[in-house]
Amino acid sequence: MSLQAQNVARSNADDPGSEAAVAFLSVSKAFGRGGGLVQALDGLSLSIPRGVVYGLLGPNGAGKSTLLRILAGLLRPDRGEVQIFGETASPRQRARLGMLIESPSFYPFLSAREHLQMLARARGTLSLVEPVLQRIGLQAAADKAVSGYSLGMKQRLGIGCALIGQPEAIVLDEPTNGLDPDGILEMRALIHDLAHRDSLTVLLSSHLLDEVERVCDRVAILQRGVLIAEGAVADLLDRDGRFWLKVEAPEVLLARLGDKAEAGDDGVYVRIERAEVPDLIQSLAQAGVRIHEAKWIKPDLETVFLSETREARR
Ligand SMILES: Nc1ncnc2c1ncn2[C@@H]1O[C@H](COP(=O)(O)OP(=O)(O)OP(=O)(O)O)[C@@H](O)[C@H]1O
Repeated sequence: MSLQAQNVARSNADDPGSEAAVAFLSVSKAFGRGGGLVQALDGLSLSIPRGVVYGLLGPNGAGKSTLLRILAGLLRPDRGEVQIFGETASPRQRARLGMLIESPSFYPFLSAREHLQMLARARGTLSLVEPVLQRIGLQAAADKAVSGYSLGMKQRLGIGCALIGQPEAIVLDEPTNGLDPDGILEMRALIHDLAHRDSLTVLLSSHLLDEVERVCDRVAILQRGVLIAEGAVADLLDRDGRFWLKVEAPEVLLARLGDKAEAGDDGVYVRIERAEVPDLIQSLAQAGVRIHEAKWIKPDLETVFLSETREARR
């Protein structure tokens, strides 16, 4: 049976409903003692719905890896609870997730096929070895020793090892970290296939904003252990848009709009909701402001990220 057929059969067998794949409920974790205490996670609550590619974003030290390590059972939270498919995280529930949290280690002289066969024998899933090799794009190198693999090939083999366990969701910590441009493209294609061909939920952390914008449906932005923004990528991008105008007398516009407006080299940028644009244009026209050009500027995720993290630091 193909990977997709197996996943569809399983997701039909248990009622997915609106149950989250993973939920963090008021999770806190501090490191160190006394004066050196670092609050890595501070009462963080987050729900990752089934069937999406979900990105965890945040500057260095925001708490992303700590969160994933808690999910994997490598760390214990000080407070709070983690649920996997609606139940408190336990070894049995964690077995439903395929996790690539730390760099995978392999036997250097064994091939990808041998690694997968070894795992599949233990789990009784030998029929999955060939479809998994195909999914991770390692058929051509399947019989070569892993010692000759690039970092990207090893990362993909790590995902392959997780797939042998027939997970319902895949959790990846910085999956494109250290990869060359080809490796990044291959990883991006693999994540797309895991979500859209194999119907798996994918939870990944990254600091590469354009990467997350390309591959994720939803994102959470963390800073200093708290959630500062969450939502569908498309909604976040819409929310943080700006309106740009080229007018004859920018100073009139700037005085009229106060700190909502900011002068740029080539015009005036106005921070308003998209729905407010027609009223703004009408009021400017009524006030005799002559508009030469105007357009809505959709931000990229980097702009959203910078504005949200700056806002949260205030
Ligand atoms: N084992 C540890 N001992 C002490 N402090 C730790 C430990 N692990 C994490 N921290 C601290 O907790 C905070 C959150 O770290 P974490 O690695 O979760 O952040 P991150 O968002 O994954 O950042 P990065 O992208 O740099 O990995 C940081 O201040 C970090 O120094």
